[in-house]
Amino acid sequence: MLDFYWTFPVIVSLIVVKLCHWIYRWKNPTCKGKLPPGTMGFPIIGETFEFMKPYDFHLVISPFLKKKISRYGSKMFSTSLFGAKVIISIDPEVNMEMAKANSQLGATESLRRLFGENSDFLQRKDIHKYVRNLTSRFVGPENLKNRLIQDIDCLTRNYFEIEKGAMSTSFDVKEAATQMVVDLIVKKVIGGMESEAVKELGLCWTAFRTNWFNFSYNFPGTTVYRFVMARKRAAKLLKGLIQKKKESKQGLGDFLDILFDEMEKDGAVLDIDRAVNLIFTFFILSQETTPGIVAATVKLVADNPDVMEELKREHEAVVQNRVDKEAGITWEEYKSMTFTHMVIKESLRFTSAQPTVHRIPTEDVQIGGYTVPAGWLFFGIPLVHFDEKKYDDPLKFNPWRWKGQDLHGILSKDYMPFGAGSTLCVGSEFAKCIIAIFLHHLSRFRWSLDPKTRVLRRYMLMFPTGCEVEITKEPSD
Ligand code: HEM
Repeated sequence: MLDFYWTFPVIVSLIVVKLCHWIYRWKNPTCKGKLPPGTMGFPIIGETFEFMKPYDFHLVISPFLKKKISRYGSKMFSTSLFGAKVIISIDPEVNMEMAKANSQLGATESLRRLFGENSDFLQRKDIHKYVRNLTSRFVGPENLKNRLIQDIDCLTRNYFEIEKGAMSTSFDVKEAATQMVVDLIVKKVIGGMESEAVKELGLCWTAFRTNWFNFSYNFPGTTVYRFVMARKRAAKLLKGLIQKKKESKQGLGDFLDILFDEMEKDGAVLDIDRAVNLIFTFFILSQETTPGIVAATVKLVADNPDVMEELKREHEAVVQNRVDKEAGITWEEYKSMTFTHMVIKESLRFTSAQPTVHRIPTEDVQIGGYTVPAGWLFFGIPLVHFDEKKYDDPLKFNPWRWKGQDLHGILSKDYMPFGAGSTLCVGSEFAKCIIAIFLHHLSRFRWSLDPKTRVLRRYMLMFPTGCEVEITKEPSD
């Protein structure tokens, strides 16, 4: 009995000491060099809630960043987000150097679960490079020009069909763009599928529609648990479909053709599980980025009638110059849409206020006068997009600022919407093509955006009241 009275308080004291030590270590992380200034917030939660708090589209700099910049007067600071130790940088030189010097895409634990627990894409350099090449063959300019552009055009047109006898129609831009991207990828990646399978896969994807960035705890009730379950369901379904198609050799999509060719090569690194992982990654990366940018671009255009007018002029001229007025958009037409490309370039500048460079260095990196320790997550935010030394009146959405400049370049020290280095977005041209074609069809109508539409910035762009567009036939149509 006496023993218990002695051992119990000793055990409790030891636990308390251990806990205090752990909290102290959490709040005061050390490294061999010099960490950027910062605070780690509460244990585990860190400063996630503050970082993820939505804020108005036109504020541009999040209140979290603003507070940090003014407190530390530094372009780099340390924090803790999603249970990980993080260094945030708004220094364009540091961001570019980190992107170039470190090849591995850094992802939070929750995202890694989303991509698959042992995703080779994130973990193995050789597979990453190989997958990049395959993906570029599918969404790169060559395939876009020869095949995808017609599919994007056909799918987009469907949304602009006005029923016979009606004068107008309306739809939610982000929802429509999401559905378009899903349809396009399902069609092009997996080929024709039975409608039941499409429906079920669609249900799995909807589980990913929000909150990518999250804590990594995987138990029932958490978002990550929902992700992982939906991912497993979708992977099983995809695997079954691919196997069936491989046996029947019928109705393969462009991308599956490429994948099967690769699988049949001697010493192929690609097997069916990796192929499924790859298709999945593809879906995820294209789905949350592009529709949000399409919708935000429409909002920016709606708020700027001079831009709307100029777009209308450009796209009416494109149609006027077509021999067959009902024909689809050609690659040459797409390339000739100078003002549209200025709008897209400006929209990508204006919408990118979140990290676009994500890295986890495997060794300590000395950069910008500080150390980014190995294993820490590095987030590079292109705040330079709003630097008045680089951009005149940077808070103004002004496509004309790009007049006479390289409209197709997607990367410079001062412009990084698609990241940089060896993980530069492979889907950039594909995404731009989707936005351009959407603007083309929209600009041919009289249209208005629901005035209630609000855009919030978080990690992804949010549209809490939707973004319903109403399009009306011109009286002469
Ligand atoms: C406007 C839309 C898009 C934006 C703003 C965007 C942005 C980005 C950014 C910033 C990165 C780099 C991340 C980093 O280095 O830390 C990236 C990578 C990537 N993106 Fe996109 N993206 C878009 C559309 C797409 C689409 C449509 C696809 C697929 C078809 C895609 C596929 C990828 C892939 C596969 C990577 C990883 C590349 C690698 O690790 O090598 N993206 N994207």
